[in-house]
Amino acid sequence: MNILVTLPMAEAQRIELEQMDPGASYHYTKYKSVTRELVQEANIIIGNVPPEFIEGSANLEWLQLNSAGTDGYCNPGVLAEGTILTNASGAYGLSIGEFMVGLTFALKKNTALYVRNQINHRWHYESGVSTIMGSTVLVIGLGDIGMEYAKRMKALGSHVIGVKRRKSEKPEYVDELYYEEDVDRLLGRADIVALSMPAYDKTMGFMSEERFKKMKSSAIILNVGRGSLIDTEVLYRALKEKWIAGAGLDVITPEPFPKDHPLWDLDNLILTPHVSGGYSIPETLERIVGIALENRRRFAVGEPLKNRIDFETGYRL
Ligand SMILES: NC(=O)C1=CN([C@@H]2O[C@H](COP(=O)(O)OP(=O)(O)OC[C@H]3O[C@@H](n4cnc5c(N)ncnc54)[C@H](O)[C@@H]3O)[C@@H](O)[C@H]2O)C=CC1
Ligand SMILES: O=C(O)C(=O)CO
Repeated sequence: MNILVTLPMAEAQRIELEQMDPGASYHYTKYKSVTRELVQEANIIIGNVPPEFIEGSANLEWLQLNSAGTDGYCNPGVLAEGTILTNASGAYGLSIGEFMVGLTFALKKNTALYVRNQINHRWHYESGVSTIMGSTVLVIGLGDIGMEYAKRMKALGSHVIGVKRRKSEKPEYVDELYYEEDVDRLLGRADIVALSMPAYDKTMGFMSEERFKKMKSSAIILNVGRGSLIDTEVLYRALKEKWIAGAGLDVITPEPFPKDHPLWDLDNLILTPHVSGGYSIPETLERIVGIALENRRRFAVGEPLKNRIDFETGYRL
């Protein structure tokens, strides 16, 4: 059994991993140093590897991603039929939920704008400040990340509307729960729209021009899911022409974002370089490794794995 590990693990965690199958061969490397040969030899991979290196593998039984996002791995021909794909959803909600609250305040209280003014030594009162308490928050993608944001916004006194793909009971921290087919009639009610759902064929360009135009002109949008959820050129017009009041994006298409794009210069945009949940955050990394080790234990004893993804559709099983 060849096990390739690209997820950074402390010594004690490596020992725990290896004790589950002392007879296996373990290869630890960084994502950037992975080779096609290493991927093709592996029976189990723990951590992300370039999806194109997986194509044609005859050995891979299980891929445990360190990311929650599965884009690239669900493309046709990447994983062979019967391969198990699991992700690290559940690890990121804490760090990203907090980050989103930060973006919300920076936009709703104009603090990001004041920082820009400070850099330019500009003493100027900005209009458009509103309270978080009493605002309506629409969380599209009420999974691990969306739920952590929703809980915090509820605690701050917002009216929280959650949107999911699959029917379930309404959790106590949301005031209203709906499903993907309801989005169009909900957008106009929200002061804050938060996108925290996965990227797959169906969610590509989710925020179209038509949908932006359904939002209030005083509303803001946050995106921590993937850049492909929003059409970047439409977003530029939405912000420039003030169809909406502002945007806070931790993800954008393309990444890295071209230096000369006019979006950078908009006052009503906060753009961060996909940092809200990275595994340089110790609490997040600890959770990712915890999920991987628990799944390795389950795999070893033949129990169903957590976070299985149907790579034909990109949906969580
Ligand atoms: N910015 C960053 O650093 C990170 C970004 N992400 C992104 O966030 C996404 C979500 O991560 P988790 O919360 O861990 O996943 P999750 O699987 O726990 O939650 C996803 C939620 O989206 C909902 N959903 C799926 N399709 C939908 C649709 N068409 N309309 C409305 N809701 C829909 C699902 O029902 C589920 O509630 C990931 O797929 C990834 O793309 C994840 C981690 C870090
Ligand atoms: O887990 C993910 O999907 C990420 O984007 C990590 O930054």
